[in-house]
Amino acid sequence: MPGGGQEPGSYYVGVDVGTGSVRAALVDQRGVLLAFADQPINQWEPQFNHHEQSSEDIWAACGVVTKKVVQGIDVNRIRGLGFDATCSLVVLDKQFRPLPVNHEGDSHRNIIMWLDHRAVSQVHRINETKHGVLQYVGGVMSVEMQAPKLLWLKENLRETCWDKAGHFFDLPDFLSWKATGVTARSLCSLVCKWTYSAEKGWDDSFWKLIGLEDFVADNYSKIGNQVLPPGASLGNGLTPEAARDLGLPAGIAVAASLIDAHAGGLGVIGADVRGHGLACEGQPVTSRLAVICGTSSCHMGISKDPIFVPGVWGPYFSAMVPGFWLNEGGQSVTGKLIDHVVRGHAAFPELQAKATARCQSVYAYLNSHLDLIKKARPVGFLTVDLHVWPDFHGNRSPLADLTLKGMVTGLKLSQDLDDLAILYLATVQAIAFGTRLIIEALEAAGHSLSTLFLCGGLSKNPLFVQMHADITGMPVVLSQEVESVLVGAAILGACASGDFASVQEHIMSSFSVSGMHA
Ligand SMILES: Nc1ncnc2c1ncn2[C@@H]1O[C@H](COP(=O)(O)OP(=O)(O)O)[C@@H](O)[C@H]1O
Ligand SMILES: O=C(CO)[C@H](O)[C@H](O)COP(=O)(O)O
Repeated sequence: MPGGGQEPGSYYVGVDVGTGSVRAALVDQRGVLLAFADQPINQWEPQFNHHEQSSEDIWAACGVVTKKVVQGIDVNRIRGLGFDATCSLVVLDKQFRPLPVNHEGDSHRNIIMWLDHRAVSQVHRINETKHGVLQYVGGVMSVEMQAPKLLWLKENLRETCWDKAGHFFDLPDFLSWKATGVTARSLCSLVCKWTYSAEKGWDDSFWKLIGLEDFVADNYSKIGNQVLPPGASLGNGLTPEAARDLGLPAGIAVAASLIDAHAGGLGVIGADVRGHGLACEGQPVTSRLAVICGTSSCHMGISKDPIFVPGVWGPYFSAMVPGFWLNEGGQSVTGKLIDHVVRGHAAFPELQAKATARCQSVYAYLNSHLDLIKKARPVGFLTVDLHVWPDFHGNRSPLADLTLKGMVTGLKLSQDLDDLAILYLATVQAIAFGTRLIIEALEAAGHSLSTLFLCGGLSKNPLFVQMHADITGMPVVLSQEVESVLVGAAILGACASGDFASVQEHIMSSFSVSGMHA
């Protein structure tokens, strides 16, 4: 985080709530990550396609990781705190207590996760309205967005949840409320997942048309009628109670949040690439596509003017980089798909035992196993007879069809470790082809892209990165700081502290690159 008039020796804390774990980082004013901690979080799947979490669990995990990263440092040098999180729906009652989002009435499980597909009938009806707001989500609303989930709650849990609800938060906004007591929402979450327009605000006619006129009647108090740009300072900063929970000083600045993919995008899209001979050096930042690859992959492209891309979310104004429009392509399951395919294979126990014996992750083991069996040919040729269609959880972009399913063609009777390694390779390749399809859709609509900037857990997998370079034909840049999503969250804290003028100031300076695959 170079530049700015910050105090010498200032620290910022970033908290990233992913699907599977909560991570925190302590970052200095140069954007260098000084300490990192992570903590897994619980998920429940009470029935197929219902995915739930607990806001109390998540907040407790935030406390575990923030306390770890500030151990042994002078906490008075911490100037700001920023959160990012998955775009899951948190439900609280009028006294801010958790409400159940399930038929069992378990109020501990008060989050409908982003990848939950329970609201299929609701999203079909919403899409049938052809309302104008749908133009800003690629023409088709995703079942993973908040409006269909809210409608599901109204239609299915009227007494136990809907009638008692006082607050519906996107998870990033829940975290900033919990830290400060301020219920203002981030422009990022409301624009990207709730149909809010940065220019026109809420559209009453949409909510009335889909049967959620309740929100209009109370002036959107339950879903947010105060909206702030990401990085804006909230209220009086960290409350004494939250400070105790997190082990941080009361009163430090807390920022309006970002969705996790957007924090990752912010963390990488401004990387300093000088001296690497990349096509994007000297080209506008709009030639870069940030791809945040974790449980899902999110493809973030920005533009000066709005670009409407069929099947790709957006265009969203100022939702990631202030002053720029954002198009967000995505694949709902990528890391989750690879884990699913590998763990479900008959040879997985053998793989696990062999990887453990070598003190390697199963993916490092599989990558070296592929090198072993490929012989003289490039690794990609191992899959000439085996192909995967990766839409096991529907297609988010650019086909925007939640009914699509996965496929594998070319299966044989053998199920040994070679077969597992080749199936894993075919899955990674299929995901990379999915990215290529998204890039083609973005370019057909007017984006001009030259370089991919990858971050997230999957960017630690060299095979995943190389296949993206080979299959898209674009150079792939990795940031020197592998935890770029957390750096994005810390940037928010730095902005909220007032040490830096704007989020834009950071991203247009920031970080150097470490790896390139071409
Ligand atoms: N070193 C690694 N090698 C290969 N895959 C990895 C590695 N680290 C994480 N992953 C994969 O990345 C995915 C999780 O990424 P992460 O960014 O932690 O997800 P989330 O933010 O959704 O919780 C998982 O599928 C995991 O298997
Ligand atoms: O919809 C998204 C961003 O708009 C993400 O897919 C969702 O937030 C989950 O992220 P992750 O895969 O990093 O856990």
